[in-house]
Amino acid sequence: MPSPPKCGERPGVYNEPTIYALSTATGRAAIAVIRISGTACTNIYHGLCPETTLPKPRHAALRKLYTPHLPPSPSTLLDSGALVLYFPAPHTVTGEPVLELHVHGGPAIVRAVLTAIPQCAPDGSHGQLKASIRYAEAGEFTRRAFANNRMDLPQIESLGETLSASTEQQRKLSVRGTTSSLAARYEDWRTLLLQARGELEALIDFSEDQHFDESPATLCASVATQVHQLTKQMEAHVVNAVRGELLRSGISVALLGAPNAGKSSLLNRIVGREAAIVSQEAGTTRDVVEVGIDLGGWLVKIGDMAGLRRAGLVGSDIVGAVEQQGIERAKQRALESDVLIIVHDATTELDSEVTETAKQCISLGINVVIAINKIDRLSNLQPLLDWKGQMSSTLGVPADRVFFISCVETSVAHTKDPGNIQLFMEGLIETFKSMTAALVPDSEPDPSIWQESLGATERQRVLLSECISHLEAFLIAVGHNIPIVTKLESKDTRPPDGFSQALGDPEDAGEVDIVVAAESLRLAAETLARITGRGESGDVEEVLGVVFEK
Ligand SMILES: Nc1nc2c(ncn2[C@@H]2O[C@H](COP(=O)(O)OP(=O)(O)OP(=O)(O)O)[C@@H](O)[C@H]2O)c(=O)[nH]1
Repeated sequence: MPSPPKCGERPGVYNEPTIYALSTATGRAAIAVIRISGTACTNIYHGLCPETTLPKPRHAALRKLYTPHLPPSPSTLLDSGALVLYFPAPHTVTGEPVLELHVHGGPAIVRAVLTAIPQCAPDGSHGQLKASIRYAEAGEFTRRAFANNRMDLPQIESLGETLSASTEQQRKLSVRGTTSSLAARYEDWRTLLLQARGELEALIDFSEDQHFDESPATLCASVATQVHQLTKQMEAHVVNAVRGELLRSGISVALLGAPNAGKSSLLNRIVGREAAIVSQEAGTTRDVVEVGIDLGGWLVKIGDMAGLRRAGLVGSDIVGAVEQQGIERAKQRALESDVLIIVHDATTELDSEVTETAKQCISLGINVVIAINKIDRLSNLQPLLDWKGQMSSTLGVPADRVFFISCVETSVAHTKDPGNIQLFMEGLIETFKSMTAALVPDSEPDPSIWQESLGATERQRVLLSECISHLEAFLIAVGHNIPIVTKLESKDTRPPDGFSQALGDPEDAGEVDIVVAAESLRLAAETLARITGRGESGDVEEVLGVVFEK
């Protein structure tokens, strides 16, 4: 993207065409907002509102809009009452002069005003071309805001998310990212790395003929301490980006249990409709049935799956090839989920197939919630208490994640929460909450600022991980053999091993390779620059392309 001169600094030189677009949705409405950005804003104003003065900056003024006077045609009225706002550069959304027309929202009026705008182009007497006013391309206002330093890349990514947010949690997440604080933090980190690199470079260039207050070993140790601290903060960002991604793309929940345990019944109770077939026949659900739902503000994708049982003879039933395939898919879906709901029939023993799969899921860091179902069939509720202990000893699931429910509404309909389904849902939502809460590094005095790191996108997460690798290379180069950070899989929201571990004693430092160390810092700083879009890589066009495509 060509970088135009800063608006306001060299008035009249900036020759980008003035752009305009309908900023509200098309179709009939009470009001339609047309936004115009560029140096021809004032020409457009005087063309549409002849013989009136430009409104006071940032103040709305009521105006009649006319077709521009193009002799011999007479000027005609376009809209009898429009609100007009003028924003002078550079403190505007695009960094350029901006004009906003709030016109009556009838499609014919909007069309007429949009047609009149390019006719207001200056006639060339001021050295400008006639064709300098045109309809904006998709996302062009935002592109200009970026080019004029009014928005950074993380803000633009959040803007895309703000516009597509469909649940309350997605909205909160995207709003956090629209402030510039995320980019400001990346920029602070980059500055710190550049300073550290500068110190090392000085050591490389001048250490032989100059006297330094600090010995090379002491200097490296102090930089290593800072870098180590920074690495911990970046790791927290990476974890939080993964957590934020759960809010953005939805939490994947899998219903796991033996055949007939009541998985489809529970799914139907959660979503409040007959999304899955419920039958007395074991093995009714053969394939994965996926249902998307907004649960308490969280976007959730719930998968109802085939019940697990061993191949071969089970009672008088034979597990056929189709059911076996369904079982394999169910296991796979469980392993790919973010939350596993184990549904168990309270009147039966725990199935070994189910416990084995559950253990595999737990070892991957997948959160587990247990629903002991069909409690309406128990005459004595005493055995229920044993389930909490059994789930804790068999699977290590805490007691507050074990719920006793009934999916048969009629059997307990007289109570306020028939079948404890509400209680179960609240427990589920608590699980979502803890999975998506921001992780705060131990050293952080103000935990609230870490909320914003949830807004870090997948692109930012990947680049941060790359940056951490360079910092690890730096620490190795200066001889600080800290444990290498466990790389987080994108689904794993647990803090990495050694998250709060402090750096070892600088005295323990081994061999120092300052050249490699300085180069690692340079690469780390460059990676951070790519996040904010101020680097020299092609990320900017790529990100803008992805955002504007939407
Ligand atoms: N009494 C009682 N019956 C239930 C309850 N939940 C489910 N059922 C019954 O148990 C049977 C099986 O329920 P489903 O929901 O189809 O069970 P499933 O786990 O999806 O079964 P598969 O698809 O075979 O894996 C049906 O007859 C349900 O009506 C409950 O809480 N109490």
